[in-house]
Amino acid sequence: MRSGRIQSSASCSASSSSTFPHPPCLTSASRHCKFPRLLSPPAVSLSQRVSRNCLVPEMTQLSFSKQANTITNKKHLFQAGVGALETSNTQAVSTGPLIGEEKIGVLLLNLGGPETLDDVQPFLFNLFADPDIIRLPRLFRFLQRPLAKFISVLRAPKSKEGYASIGGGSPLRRITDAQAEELRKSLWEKNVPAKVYVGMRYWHPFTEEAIEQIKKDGIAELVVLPLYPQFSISTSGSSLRLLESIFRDDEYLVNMQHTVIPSWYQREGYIKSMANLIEKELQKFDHPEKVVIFFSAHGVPLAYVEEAGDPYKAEMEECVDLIMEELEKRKITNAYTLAYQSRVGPVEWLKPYTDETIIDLGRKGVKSLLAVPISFVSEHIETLEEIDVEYKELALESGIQNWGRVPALGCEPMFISDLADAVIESLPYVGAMAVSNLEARQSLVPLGSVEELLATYDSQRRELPPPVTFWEWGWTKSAETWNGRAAMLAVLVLLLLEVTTGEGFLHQWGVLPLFR
Ligand SMILES: C=CC1=C(C)c2cc3[nH]c(cc4nc(cc5[nH]c(cc1n2)c(C)c5CCC(=O)O)C(CCC(=O)O)=C4C)c(C)c3C=C
Ligand SMILES: [Fe+2]
Repeated sequence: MRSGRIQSSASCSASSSSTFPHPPCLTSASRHCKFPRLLSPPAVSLSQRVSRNCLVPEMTQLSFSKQANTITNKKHLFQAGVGALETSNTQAVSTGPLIGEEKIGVLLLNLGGPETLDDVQPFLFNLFADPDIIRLPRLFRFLQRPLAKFISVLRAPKSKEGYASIGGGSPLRRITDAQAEELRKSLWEKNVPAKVYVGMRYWHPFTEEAIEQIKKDGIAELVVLPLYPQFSISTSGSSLRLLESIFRDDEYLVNMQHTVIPSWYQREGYIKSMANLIEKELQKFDHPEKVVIFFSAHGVPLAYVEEAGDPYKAEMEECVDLIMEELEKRKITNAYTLAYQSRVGPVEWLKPYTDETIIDLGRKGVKSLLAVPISFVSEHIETLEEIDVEYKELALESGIQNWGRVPALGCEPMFISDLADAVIESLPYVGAMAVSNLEARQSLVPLGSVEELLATYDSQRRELPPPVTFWEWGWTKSAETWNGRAAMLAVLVLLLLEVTTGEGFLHQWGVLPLFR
């Protein structure tokens, strides 16, 4: 554990992290090795990557020999990429964009957000209809959509209030479009003439729309880049699962070469950009050295991590450690802590919770706090409303006198340039991996590995909570589970009836005139 880390009552254990560059996407080396074809390019040279990356040996040989072919065959196309790889990203040749034979596309995946208040309920419906967000036991999957309808209608008024307070809609589309444009420019400046597309999971422009455009534009090589620094089943995982289902049955997409960068929190450019923002905000305090740096990440239900093997928490902790290491190099050794915000629903989420931690810090006499949103790279409702309004108010009530907040990265030039480098570093892999994929003709994102990745994160697709499949008499876990399921089914059936008929106990109690 790092020295400055504040142990709040429910503090999480920090994984000890080493120096840059980090191994690719997954935090546990052994876990990473299960996914030889997955790629999260570290900010290192090609030769460094060969030795550091824990690709299985045969796979390493295969990838790199094919990669060499690809580079030879399409020298002009990869020239900049190779330059960047061999010189540790220090070169950006500015001889003007090189037009390649193959059309390169970059697909940015993001969550999406309602653009008007009328969009809020249908947006929430899309979110809750996603089995990666509300994970029903297999037996009850048929209730996913009615349940999504029910919860979205119930939650819409509260969400609408939030979106109304930040100007009547989510800024996510505008910011993501701007990031896409900046990334495109950065790629062209680095001699990689790529088109950049935005595919949102729950609102426009939907991933399906982006894919249609990619096909219309005749893209032949695609890099898929989720705009979440850390991987979670509920975010990047969900988007990749959707993508995989779109790819599976489409002849064009089957033949399109592509690769996925599943997470990139360990990239030097990202870490340094975050450290820059923190350093800048600290200067705004009268006594910067006394400020506690408060990393606030979006939470996920605890079961995602504990039951389904979501690497999100481990990646988040490592990410925070890397940022603090970078700050330490700059002689910034403030105390810091990490907590999780935005929990929804009755289940237990990752702890410590942001609100409880703020109260705790106030009680411990902390007077200055700098909030750092860490799980997302654009401003959104949870930074603009939850942090800036709710948590700030809570902090001031809890005895914290000086409050600051680090802005989201948005279009920070160093960050965008680093994303461009990540894309460039992954280009040689696009063709290399696609070949095996075409042979397999099965799971295609990335090239047969996403299903594998997701399945393992799901722990062989176990449901949450883990199923109890046999009956035992008495006060047993099995009996509890089945009683619970029966009760849940009964409630869901009642709710379903209520949603479809417009009559029922919630209407009688006046809870649900919302359905009309
Ligand atoms: C890394 C980021 C995110 C994780 C992990 C995540 C998990 C997650 N979210 C919900 C439920 C909701 N999320 C909502 C909005 C929302 N979520 C994220 C990011 C992550 N979610 C963002 C960036 C946004 C905001 C989009 C915007 O419009 O600005 C919402 C809607 C807003 C609200 O009503 O609070 C819900 C609901 C769950 C259940 C979950 C994990 C299972
Ligand atoms: Fe969310």
